[in-house]
Amino acid sequence: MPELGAGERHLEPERHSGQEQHSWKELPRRLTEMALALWKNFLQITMKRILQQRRLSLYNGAHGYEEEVIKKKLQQFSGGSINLSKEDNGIAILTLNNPKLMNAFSGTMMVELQEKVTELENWKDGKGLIIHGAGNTFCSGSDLNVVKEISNSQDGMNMCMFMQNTLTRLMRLPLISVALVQGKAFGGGAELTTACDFRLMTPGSEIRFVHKHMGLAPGWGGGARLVRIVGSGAALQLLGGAARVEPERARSLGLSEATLGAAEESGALAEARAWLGQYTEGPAAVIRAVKKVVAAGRELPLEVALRTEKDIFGTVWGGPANLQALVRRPKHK
Ligand SMILES: CC[C@H](C(=O)O)C(=O)SCCNC(=O)CCNC(=O)[C@H](O)C(C)(C)COP(=O)(O)OP(=O)(O)OC[C@H]1O[C@@H](n2cnc3c(N)ncnc32)[C@H](O)[C@@H]1OP(=O)(O)O
Repeated sequence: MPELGAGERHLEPERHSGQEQHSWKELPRRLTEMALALWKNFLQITMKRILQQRRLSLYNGAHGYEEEVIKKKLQQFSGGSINLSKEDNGIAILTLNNPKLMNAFSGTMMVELQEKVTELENWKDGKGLIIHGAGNTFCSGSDLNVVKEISNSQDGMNMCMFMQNTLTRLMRLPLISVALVQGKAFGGGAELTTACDFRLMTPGSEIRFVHKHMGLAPGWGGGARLVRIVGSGAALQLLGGAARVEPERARSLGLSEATLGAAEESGALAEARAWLGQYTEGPAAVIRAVKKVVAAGRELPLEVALRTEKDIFGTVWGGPANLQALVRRPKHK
């Protein structure tokens, strides 16, 4: 006789001891319990998968998105690079490096950005991220030479979905992120700053959504994110007027957190590191949990965000940092 599985054994008939007759009576209740447990398990796995997919990307084939097609196309337009350096303090520095074109995004830089975001998703010790541009300027958006070459609708839609996927994943990283704006953040560069949790600006720098002057509206998700950062009225003014936003106005709109003292690269980076350090000080598991809770609250409907918060809480409750704190019993004066 072949071996029976655990579930099948419950269904074995023809046993006659008193105890077994008792088991038969229990059968409907136990079957209901099993069915309920299976259903709960199925729901949990499905929810987890859906959330995981949502966390990673916005668009897939069902949206007419052709990732491999656009990647192949973008690879044809080279220039510049995206550099990533992960420091021991848990802060990573991502550098947009195409200074000849004011750090405009070539096609290969768009693809490299996606690769660096994947690398950051897999960096389990990370706590913070600073994005800045080489040569004392942030980024002047897409390389207009590339834009011209992909100005047909199919390429445009694919590029838009490619960049939205990448920037959404960047925004959802469990790292507290800062865009360090020196010089100019224009067009897609301005949009990129909105995918970070915070923006810090140096004296003389400006953020400008120049899309209108290019006959465009934002497409990298910067419009939707800008509304959430500054509100719809201010967003409409900045986009509708292609307005120049210098540090003081950015501060008053809530677009920038602080204006740094240094304007040149190494001084500004040092200041940005110190500013971010006040939020990344502490164990990675805790800082990452804090960011995940905020990211869920920012994006998800309240009930889903609350349940997500419960799950994240479960990852730190009774964890090493929590137990050590209970031993130390610090006074929070
Ligand atoms: C959704 C996003 C959107 C899209 O992809 O659909 C975009 O991002 S479209 C691009 C939006 N950005 C622009 O239109 C920026 C245009 N450039 C400028 O306004 C100026 O160059 C500026 C203000 C960024 C810098 O001015 P500055 O006087 O300081 O320097 P130069 O103009 O001499 O610039 C140096 C050099 O860089 C070239 N450059 C600058 N930005 C781009 C760009 N986005 N694409 C290609 N090339 C760019 C500029 O032409 C100069 O090169 P040169 O060979 O000397 O002409």
